Amino acid sequence: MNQKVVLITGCSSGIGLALAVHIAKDEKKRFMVYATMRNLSKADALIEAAGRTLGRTLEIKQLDVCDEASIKACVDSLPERRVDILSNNAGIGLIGPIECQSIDEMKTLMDTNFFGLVRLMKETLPDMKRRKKGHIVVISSVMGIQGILFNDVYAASKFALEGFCESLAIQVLRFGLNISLIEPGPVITEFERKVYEEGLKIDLSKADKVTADMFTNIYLKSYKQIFETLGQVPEDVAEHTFKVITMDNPPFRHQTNTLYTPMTTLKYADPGGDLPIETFYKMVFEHDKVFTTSLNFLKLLRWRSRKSFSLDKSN
Ligand SMILES: NC(=O)C1=CN([C@@H]2O[C@H](COP(=O)(O)OP(=O)(O)OC[C@H]3O[C@@H](n4cnc5c(N)ncnc54)[C@H](OP(=O)(O)O)[C@@H]3O)[C@@H](O)[C@H]2O)C=CC1
Ligand SMILES: CC1=C(/C=C/C(C)=C/C=C/C(C)=C/C=O)C(C)(C)CCC1
Repeated sequence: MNQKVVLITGCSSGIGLALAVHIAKDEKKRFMVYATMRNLSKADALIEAAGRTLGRTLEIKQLDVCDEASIKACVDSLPERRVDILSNNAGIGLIGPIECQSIDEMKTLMDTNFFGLVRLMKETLPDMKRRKKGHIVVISSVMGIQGILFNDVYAASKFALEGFCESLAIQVLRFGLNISLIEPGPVITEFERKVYEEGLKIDLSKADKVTADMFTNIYLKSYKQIFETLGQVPEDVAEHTFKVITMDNPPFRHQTNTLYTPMTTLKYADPGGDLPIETFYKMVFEHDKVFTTSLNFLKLLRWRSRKSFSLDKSN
């Protein structure tokens, strides 16, 4: 059988785990998935979710995107070093005022979110070019399109990914290769929990009072609510990504959350760039009550649609 080889990074939890399992469970068994993680002692959740696919269409391997030797060892261990679909998913978040973040923290984030992809591409792209076959599927973010308050460095890392891929996409077209950027909005995963908990622990003494207050009383206060109202589950993102992977002509960009697209559309609607900045400013500082009420309304709608869905299923 001519299975496509898929290599995914960051499969110990969240989107990476859901994507690996979704692809491995393909009914037609069109894919052989190498689900990788930096720390194999965290494999239990993936092993459980993979079920009978483990050892059949899914295999677990060690790979740390910050470690060139680990990437090389993983790729060298694959039959003929072949990777047909490379899915760069591993990533970390960081929120807060930049005055309270160290350069080392920022470098670790860039090293993981951006240079992680660069290292993977340097290891796999030459072979893909030689074979004239390959699809690079990058888990970017809506923050690869537009910045969000207190996500300065994280958004920068996703913009870096997007600029890198947009440039390379032109070159690789010459070899018949594809690159796709998957752009989810908020997704309920470990990422959300870790980022929020780290956010609560930040020493805000280095920030002025207005900034500290903005972070605590506006950003952190609405954070949970935004995930509850706009958040997707990782399986949703996996389903979207699977569709992109199985397309004959996959798009360069794909947003996974229709509730979020009105926000990203603001970017494309104004070449001057002020529209999203002013709208977000107004949403947060001038129409905060309307913003909170809209989020509460959305939450209610989602709760009702989930309730009627479960009632439908029980009938
Ligand atoms: N959750 C969200 O709201 C959104 C997330 N994204 C992006 O989705 C991707 C996956 O995040 P998500 O599933 O939400 O979060 P999770 O925290 O659940 O998963 C992140 C994964 O990345 C792994 N990872 C971190 N550093 C490295 C490294 N150096 N080498 C290899 N693996 C590493 C983690 O491993 P370990 O368990 O060892 O830490 C984990 O498996 C990220 O790129 C993120 O930026 C995009 C849009 C929204
Ligand atoms: C504060 C704020 C917002 C927050 C958005 C958030 C918090 C998005 C998170 C996205 C994530 C976590 C992506 C990961 O890659 C909105 C809704 C745009 C409205 C304007 C003000």
